Amino acid sequence: MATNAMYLSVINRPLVANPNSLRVRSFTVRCSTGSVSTGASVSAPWKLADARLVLEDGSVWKAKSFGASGTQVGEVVFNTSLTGYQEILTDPSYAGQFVLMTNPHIGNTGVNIDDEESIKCFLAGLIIRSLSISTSNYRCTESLSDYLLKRNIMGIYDVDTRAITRRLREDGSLIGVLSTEESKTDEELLEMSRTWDIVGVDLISNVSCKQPYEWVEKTGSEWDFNSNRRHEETFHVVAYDFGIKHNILRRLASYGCKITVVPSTWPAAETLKMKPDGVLFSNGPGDPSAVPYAVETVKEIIGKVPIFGICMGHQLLGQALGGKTYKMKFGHHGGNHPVRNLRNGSVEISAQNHNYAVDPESLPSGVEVTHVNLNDGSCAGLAFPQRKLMSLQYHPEASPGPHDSDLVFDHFVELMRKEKQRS
Ligand SMILES: NC(=O)CC[C@H](N)C(=O)O
Repeated sequence: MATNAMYLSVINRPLVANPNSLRVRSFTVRCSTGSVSTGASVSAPWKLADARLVLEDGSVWKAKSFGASGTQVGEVVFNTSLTGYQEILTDPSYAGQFVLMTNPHIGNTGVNIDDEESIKCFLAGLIIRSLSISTSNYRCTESLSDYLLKRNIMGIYDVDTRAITRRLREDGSLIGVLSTEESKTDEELLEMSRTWDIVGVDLISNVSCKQPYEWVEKTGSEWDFNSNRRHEETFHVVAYDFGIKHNILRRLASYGCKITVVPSTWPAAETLKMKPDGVLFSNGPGDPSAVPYAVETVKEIIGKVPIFGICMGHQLLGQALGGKTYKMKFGHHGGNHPVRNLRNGSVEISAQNHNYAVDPESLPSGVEVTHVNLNDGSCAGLAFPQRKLMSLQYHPEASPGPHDSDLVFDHFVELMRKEKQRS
């Protein structure tokens, strides 16, 4: 208990104008040539602050850099997951965003070759309190720092992530600029943050695949907790890649689907020509109202085959049905969001990552809100049985996150089975 209290008081330390000047004065380095007190002019054996995060509200946060160096702009969001930083780093839905992890200790399990959710890191950068000095995991193949460096992604640590999170909760998501370049002034970085925006920008085109491909990999048997729910039949699913996470594909494959992944611009007519049993509209980054071409595609497919939308896919479905999306104050990012299934009253703890939501008031009659987020009452799921569609605002595939919602993939398979029997 005493240890916890001490720790909290350390991470709650108020920002000082120049934390390094205080910190170096209070330390003495013992080296072979004797004892020297450190100062800005003496090279210290520990890393000094060498990065700045400048937020659009004018605040400047000194930090230490790891991974790539340079200058990068993005929207800062906080993620409350305790684990799964590698899946978060490779979730394409974070394109254009800095992810601040509220869990203070990151990097302790390193990274491994199996936990990738896409082919690269699309996010703008990683913001953490404390970078683990060692890695300990039997699956680890690389340290987090080396991994980010190779992928040219900036990271900062030793920054007061709790204070930044509280600011984001009060003011909403903020644009920030992260820089290791001393030649750039705070004012220049502030100007960059104030002239950049994420709203109204199509971020999907940069993260989607360029050509269709088949996906066959299932969840590894040691990780598959619902392996008893297997089907004799195989269903062909066309999955629109708006930034699709691999675990969505693995879960669909594990539930017996044969999957063709297609780019975000793939024409609806080509999809329908393939005569799929179902279509999945995936998760993806950015503003759902900035991709009208994708909404048109969804509109052309609605009602023709069973549809499942996840996150961005859910938001596009909402728009295609005539509804509107809006930007939330700071969104939902984490593995601990309670959601109520309004059909059966059950509560799922879910993995979430979104800054936008569908306004249920804007939806036409016949569309059913099936799930609500219990933290703020926002719409978390839709269904329109006459038009054979269902969608979730959150991530049933988890990765990272709890598996409470996994059976929704089974419900999608059932939707396809019923349709197949009917036709
Ligand atoms: N995970 C996602 O698909 C994110 C959806 C959308 N980009 C949002 O931020 O709301």
